[in-house]
Amino acid sequence: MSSSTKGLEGITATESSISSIIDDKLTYVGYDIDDLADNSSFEEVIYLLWNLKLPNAQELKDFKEDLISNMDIPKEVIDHLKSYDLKTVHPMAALRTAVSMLGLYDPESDVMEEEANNRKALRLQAKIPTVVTAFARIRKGEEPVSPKKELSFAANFLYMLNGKDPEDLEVEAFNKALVLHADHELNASTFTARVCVATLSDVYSGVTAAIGALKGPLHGGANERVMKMLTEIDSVENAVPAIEKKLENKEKIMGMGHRVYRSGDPRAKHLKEMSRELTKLTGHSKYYEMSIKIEDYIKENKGLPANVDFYSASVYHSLGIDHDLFTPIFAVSRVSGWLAHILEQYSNNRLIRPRAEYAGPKGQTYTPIEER
Ligand SMILES: CC(=O)SCCNC(=O)CCNC(=O)[C@H](O)C(C)(C)COP(=O)(O)OP(=O)(O)OC[C@H]1O[C@@H](n2cnc3c(N)ncnc32)[C@H](O)[C@@H]1OP(=O)(O)O
Ligand SMILES: O=C([O-])CC(=O)C(=O)O
Repeated sequence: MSSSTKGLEGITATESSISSIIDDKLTYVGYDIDDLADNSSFEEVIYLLWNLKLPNAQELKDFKEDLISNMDIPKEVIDHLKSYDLKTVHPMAALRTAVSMLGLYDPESDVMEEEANNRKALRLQAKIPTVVTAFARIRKGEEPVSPKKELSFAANFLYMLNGKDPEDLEVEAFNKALVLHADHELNASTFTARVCVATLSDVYSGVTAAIGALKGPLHGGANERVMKMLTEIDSVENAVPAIEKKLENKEKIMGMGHRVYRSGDPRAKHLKEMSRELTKLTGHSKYYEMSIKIEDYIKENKGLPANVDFYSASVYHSLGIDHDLFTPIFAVSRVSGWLAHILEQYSNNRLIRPRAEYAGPKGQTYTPIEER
């Protein structure tokens, strides 16, 4: 019998002071996610994750200014985004490539001193929203828009995406979504980032690797697929029959289930409430109603809770965001957590190298190619 643990379930692979999930409660640096979701700005949360303390007013002001002043991206990266086949390239693939490319234009890319790594973290956090929104505009035939100094991080994202000042309600919802997605202990993309930089590779490599891991449908890629599912189901009456059919076909229901949470994902209730309000306001209530039916059915029949990706789909849809930008938006937020973990990994590093239990053939005799 195998002594390995499939998917490393239940294995504690590192110590971390950044976020915790204990008894289905999520905290960032000991602050309950509910408090942060209701009260904090995303900038405060980034500061918290990187400094392990909340900023005072002056620290927050300076940090916001630092972020905004680093948002511009090199013209070469914009030109590269323009060179893609805009009909077929997924924005997550464009983001993965652009982040790797940003490293080519950062003279400190391979400088491994702590201060240089902190500066690179700030640049990456600031530039990722610019990459995502620039790509979204370029593929619609529009020019990228530069950030506005007076806007918050959340407002600037929506401004750079749509080219007009967002409504307060939109900013509030988007800020909350960013706060809720910022960090999540040793999820797959964060683990990927830590494994990568534990070889003492650079920050850009760590974030590029993490984007690749987030892209998959079992992780961050689920939010786009939730919306695809809701769009295909199309009506509240069809929700349960469609889900029954999917389960019969052994399909996984996107946005449902979690490796760690058993009773429920504490982030989902915030997104659920936002989905209720925003879908009502924008005339998309059917997506909320369908989501409720699906959540209840899966909970009752499979005992699985909704995860963070489930209601974020109808929230972003209500904000008028293209469905294939949902996962890049996850990255816009989660890069804060990746960077916190990368910096933590550097500060107390050891190569991450587990073992595999060999399950292949043994004692084979090599035969020359002409005899095979
Ligand atoms: C931000 C995030 O990454 S949150 C997660 C986003 N991903 C998704 O929403 C994709 C859908 N969900 C899933 O695939 C899984 O629940 C995961 C990947 C999140 C967790 O996976 P694991 O802990 O490895 O659980 P695993 O996939 O082994 O599932 C255990 C059992 O529950 C079932 N199950 C788990 N999730 C689902 C689901 N969403 N729909 C239907 N059945 C499911 C599995 O089929 C399996 O059943 P079995 O024991 O009869 O074979
Ligand atoms: O922790 C996980 O496995 C997935 C998740 O919810 C996240 O990354 O936010």
